[in-house]
Amino acid sequence: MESTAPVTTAQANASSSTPSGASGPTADRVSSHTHVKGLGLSEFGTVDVNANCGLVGQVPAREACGLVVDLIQAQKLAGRALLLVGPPGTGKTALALAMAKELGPAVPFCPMVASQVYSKEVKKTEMLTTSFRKAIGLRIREQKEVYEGEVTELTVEETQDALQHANTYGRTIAHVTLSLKTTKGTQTLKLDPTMYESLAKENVTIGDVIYIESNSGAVKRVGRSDTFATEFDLEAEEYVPLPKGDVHKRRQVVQDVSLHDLDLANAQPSGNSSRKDVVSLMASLGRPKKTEITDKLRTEINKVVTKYIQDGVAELVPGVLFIDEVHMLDQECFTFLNRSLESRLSPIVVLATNRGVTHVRGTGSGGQDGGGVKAPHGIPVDLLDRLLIVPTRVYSEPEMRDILRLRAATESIVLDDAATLGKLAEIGTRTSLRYAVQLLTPAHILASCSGRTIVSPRDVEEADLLFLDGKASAQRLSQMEGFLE
Ligand SMILES: Nc1ncnc2c1ncn2[C@@H]1O[C@H](COP(=O)(O)OP(=O)(O)OP(=O)(O)O)[C@@H](O)[C@H]1O
Repeated sequence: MESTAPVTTAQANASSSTPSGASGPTADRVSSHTHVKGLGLSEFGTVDVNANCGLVGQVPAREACGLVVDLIQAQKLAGRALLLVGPPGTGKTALALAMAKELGPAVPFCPMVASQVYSKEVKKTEMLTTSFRKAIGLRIREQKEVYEGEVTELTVEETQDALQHANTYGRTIAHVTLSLKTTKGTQTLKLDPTMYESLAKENVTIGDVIYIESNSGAVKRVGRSDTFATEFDLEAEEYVPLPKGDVHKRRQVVQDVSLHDLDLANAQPSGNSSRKDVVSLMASLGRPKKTEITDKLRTEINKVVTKYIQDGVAELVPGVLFIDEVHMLDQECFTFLNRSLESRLSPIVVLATNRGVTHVRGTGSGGQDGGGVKAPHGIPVDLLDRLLIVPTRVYSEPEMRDILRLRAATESIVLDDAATLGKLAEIGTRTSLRYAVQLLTPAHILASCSGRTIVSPRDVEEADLLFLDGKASAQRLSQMEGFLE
């Protein structure tokens, strides 16, 4: 029986041909943008103040970014670029991340800081090319033979020969007997001992719905069969219906990879394989021993990709390349960007800078930073002309208060009342939003040193006395001119 229901990216990633970039579950750390969940727009594209998206204010910028997300989703913005401009700490990076969240995990989002292009070993243009290709996705549809069903029997037959089949779980296994049930019937499979590790890694137990790829042996636990849904009152499990049709079937598996994944997987020490079809491209994903990715290899991969797009086997998914602090790029990189934006295989480029009129790096030898030509945002006018520019503005005190409230909740810090937030927002207006956010943790530590779990305005004041913000430090230096020399 043939099933055409596409599996999700997560399911596709269970395959052994998963791109090297796709990783397993990672522990979430609280970072400076953890609270940002999306742009928080209504279906009409206007800011929804009740949306729990983690963003505060910046209404026109959020609506403009929402429009860009729509254009990206409609695949109408490929090869264009957006520039976010505004003073430091006004949420340019937060907006770019919110756009990525809106686009979802299937659309590649490759963030980088412009200074990353400067390396002793790798050319600047090579760095940019790699980032461009990381931001271009390819959705490949493959027909795969799979066994799918609810596990009704899972028996591990152990062997007497302790040396022969010892696995990493310390058991010596002869074979595994697995019975899978679907709405149509049950099939019992005798599995190779090596498959035990895959089953153990996915924590497969009786009652789980799983699928196994027959050619690679990759096992994916889809969820728990919904016949067990009433087992507990509270559960973190995902319940899924009993699969339909036969246990053994062909199904369409959708895999999302980036062009860079394919480049990397196909970089071989001794020339390139003459056989370049989608299967060999994908099969190379797990192969060790890679060498440099050459332009020739990229051209070859592009040819195969173009052919498979034309044949309808694969679909191009232009993602987003985000370059922060873009004024750090030089003339050479800007020329490269200009040319690359015109290429057919180009992602959407989102740039951000907090600079006004400044030197373009790499133009002449006049300025201290080697720049002779000045341009708005340090970007040559010919590139600037191609960009859609979205400005961000500084926050008002109430907006700062809202952002600080969100940050405190994200960092699990309890503030005693509006007075503490007011104090922090006042400090933020005098100094900067970042400084006020950074005071949260020290104030929390000071509160716990005094045996309290709730942070009071006094803790904030005390923390503020211990540290200097950027402006205060600059002022202090101008007062003590020459003292530090
Ligand atoms: N509108 C907002 N809503 C919620 N949080 C925000 C908002 N704007 C900024 N922040 C938070 O404030 C901090 C600084 O913002 P961000 O790094 O995005 O600023 P930026 O404009 O990129 O600064 P820079 O120009 O220095 O790179 C981050 O923790 C960010 O998540």
